[in-house]
Amino acid sequence: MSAVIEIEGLRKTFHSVRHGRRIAVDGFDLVVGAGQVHGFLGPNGSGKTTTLRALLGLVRADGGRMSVLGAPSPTHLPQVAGRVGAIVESPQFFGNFTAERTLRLLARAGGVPAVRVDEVLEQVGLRDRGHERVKGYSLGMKQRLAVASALLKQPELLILDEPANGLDPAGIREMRDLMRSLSAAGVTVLVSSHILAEIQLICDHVTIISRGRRVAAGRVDEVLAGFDQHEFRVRVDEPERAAELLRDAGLPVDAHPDHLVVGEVADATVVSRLLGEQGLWVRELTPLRPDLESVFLELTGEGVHPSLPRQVDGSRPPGGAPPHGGEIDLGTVGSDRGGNA
Ligand SMILES: Nc1ncnc2c1ncn2[C@@H]1O[C@H](COP(=O)(O)OP(=O)(O)OP(=O)(O)O)[C@@H](O)[C@H]1O
Repeated sequence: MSAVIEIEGLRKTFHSVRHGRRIAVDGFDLVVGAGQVHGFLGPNGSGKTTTLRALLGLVRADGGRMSVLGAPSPTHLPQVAGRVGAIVESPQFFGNFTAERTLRLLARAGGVPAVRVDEVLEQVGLRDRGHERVKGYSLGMKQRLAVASALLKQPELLILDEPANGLDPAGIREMRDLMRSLSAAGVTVLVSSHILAEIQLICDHVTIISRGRRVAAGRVDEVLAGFDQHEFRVRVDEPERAAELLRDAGLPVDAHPDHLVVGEVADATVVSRLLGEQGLWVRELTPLRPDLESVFLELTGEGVHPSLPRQVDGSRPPGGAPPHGGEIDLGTVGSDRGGNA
């Protein structure tokens, strides 16, 4: 599959008198293939916006190579700019203009036929509200208008920075449906977010960034599979005896108040047979599949210290282990989830 976006070894450090030197992106890699809906996931302050801004030539990178639709960025970006729609910095609209008027002006400025205005309003679900002034719009409607403006030129690639930010659950669902329909129409979408459940639902591929570095990348199902501990939740009479039997058989067992979590189970029948042969009848045997949230928390080092408040950038308390030491081999990562029950 041809790459629509390629980033290799991107580096960006900000310097300010007040905060000194701050490494925002630290040798980051990203590859987005044609037709993907690619989730770009990371905690607050992990470098997502800086990466997207560097890719689009809005901030100068300190190092690394980038290309968009085959054109080296930022040097050759103008050659492909007409094929890329991006919303990276919250667009400001005139509150007194209607959405229609706003889009008509943008269409004219961009040399786009006026007929596109009605098409994009329809596409983002604003057809019946396009004649209203933008100042009366909800945040979700403003987000849709922003997406509509990015769609005017029928881009092959759409880049959205945190499109679900500030939306209520209904707005998030609508945004998700919109991205799915764009993808079905053949548009490649890169969407940054820290809303994991949404990414899991909308995206087929994901790249996870933590403290300016890529910590995982691939198909969502493959990334999740890399974290599958083959754990099962087991409810059984006499759990203590059951745990002993399972441990004797070489299986790791975590005892919880009302169930056991058994790991390294190649096949559920192993557990039911072991227990059944000893007269212990299994009432529940449920596979525990990792979700993107647990993978994300593990990879970005968040949630490891549940008693401590989560810090922006994933920074650790003094003495805490660093969140990562480079990209993690998904096949060998261990988990201390102890069960997702
Ligand atoms: N213009 C700037 N000057 C100084 N530091 C900056 C600047 N822009 C970003 N940073 C710092 O770089 C780091 C990465 O920020 P960035 O906005 O890229 O993260 P992000 O992943 O997009 O976060 P969020 O999800 O909160 O938007 C942060 O520590 C941030 O404070």
